Amino acid sequence: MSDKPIFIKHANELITVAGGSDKPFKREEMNNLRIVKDGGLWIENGQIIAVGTTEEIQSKYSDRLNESIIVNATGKIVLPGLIDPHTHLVYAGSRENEFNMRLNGATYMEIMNNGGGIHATTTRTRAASYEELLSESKARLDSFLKHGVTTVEAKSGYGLDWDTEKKQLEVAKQLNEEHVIDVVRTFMGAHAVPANYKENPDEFVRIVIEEMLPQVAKENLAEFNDVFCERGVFTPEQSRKILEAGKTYGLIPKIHADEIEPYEGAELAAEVGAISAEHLLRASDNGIKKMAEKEVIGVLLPGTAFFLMAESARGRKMIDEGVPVALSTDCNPGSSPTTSLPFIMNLACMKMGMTPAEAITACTINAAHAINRSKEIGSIEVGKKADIVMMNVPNYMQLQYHYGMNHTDMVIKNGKIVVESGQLC
Ligand SMILES: N=CN[C@@H](CCC(=O)O)C(=O)O
Ligand SMILES: [Zn+2]
Repeated sequence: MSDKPIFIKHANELITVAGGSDKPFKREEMNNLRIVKDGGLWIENGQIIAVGTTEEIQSKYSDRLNESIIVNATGKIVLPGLIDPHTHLVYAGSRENEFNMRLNGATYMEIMNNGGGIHATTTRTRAASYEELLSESKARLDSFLKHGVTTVEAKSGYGLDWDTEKKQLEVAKQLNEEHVIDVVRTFMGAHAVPANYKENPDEFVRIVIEEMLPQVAKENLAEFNDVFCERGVFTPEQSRKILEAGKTYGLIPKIHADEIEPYEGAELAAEVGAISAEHLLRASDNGIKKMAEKEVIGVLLPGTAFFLMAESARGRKMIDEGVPVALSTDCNPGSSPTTSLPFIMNLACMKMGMTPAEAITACTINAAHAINRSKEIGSIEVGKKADIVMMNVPNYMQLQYHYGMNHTDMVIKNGKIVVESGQLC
């Protein structure tokens, strides 16, 4: 039996972000949220069926109002379900000890080079059972959902050996099947050089290329292939090889670029035709220009800069230069242990000079483009999946103005109410 239709009425602002399904929004387009005042929405069979003013929808479906669930959005805003296009969702343990070390002056790379950082989480993730990983990651997804997030990208990369990389991707697959949030998978075997290959990193690169990537493709474990291109991790040359090899198996390139130092990662993203380049704190002017030319999406992670007490990426400049920008939590245990995408939007405004409207575009339609889902999600348009969030603020600017708060009131996923009054149903 199909679910009851849902009629959302009287949304103070129905923020559709419509019109960007073919290409991500850039420059001024990112400021245009295509808002319907006193908005109405008809949802049925998991899909958005009609969008307009309350009056329009009410008269169109007047003979069916009795059979529908009516949601009164008076005084609230309604927007597309938020999309997080960059997370390290599946991992074991936490690293508050490193947080303490950094507050005492140690740097992220020093900790990593001394066997902590990604290596510490790798040890914990290798040791965790499949069930433990599943349950820790599920709790994080529940928290994402309570913050209005309906789709999440999830990377492997805390295995650095085949069995654990596979375990992480299989956990992500099972979560996609069982949890209401959609989980999109990225292989990131090249997240760090494991300790036993420290003297011979090229051999590890060979293993990623010749042994892991073919297996990822054969077992259909991921859609994207990511690499941490950073001085002391993988060089641009090694990263290029890994991303090009992934392409031959149909894996779409993504890249962790220019996070700690300028390293021509943004330039490499443009060269290999990556769908997105992430972090970009230290991306060069030339790299930004090349990304704009090739329409590589800049996935910016201001929570990471905040937590590492580093200068944020130049989000304002990137948008002004024509880079389509998306935002993400980077949820991971070392550099950004949060699931609050709304807080990331606050930071984008306060630390990168983005406007509240640009921040919403960056967490909806542009984020959908960054994970190749723009035809299905990311905007409120007829025919798209009914992934919808209602926030308890009267206008979209208050989402960023009342910073650090969770305004999520209701979440509808695939046409079903899954969060009500801020609580999971
Ligand atoms: N910078 C590389 N990878 C992750 C952090 C991983 C970790 O510290 O555990 C990131 O995107 O921030
Ligand atoms: Zn990351």
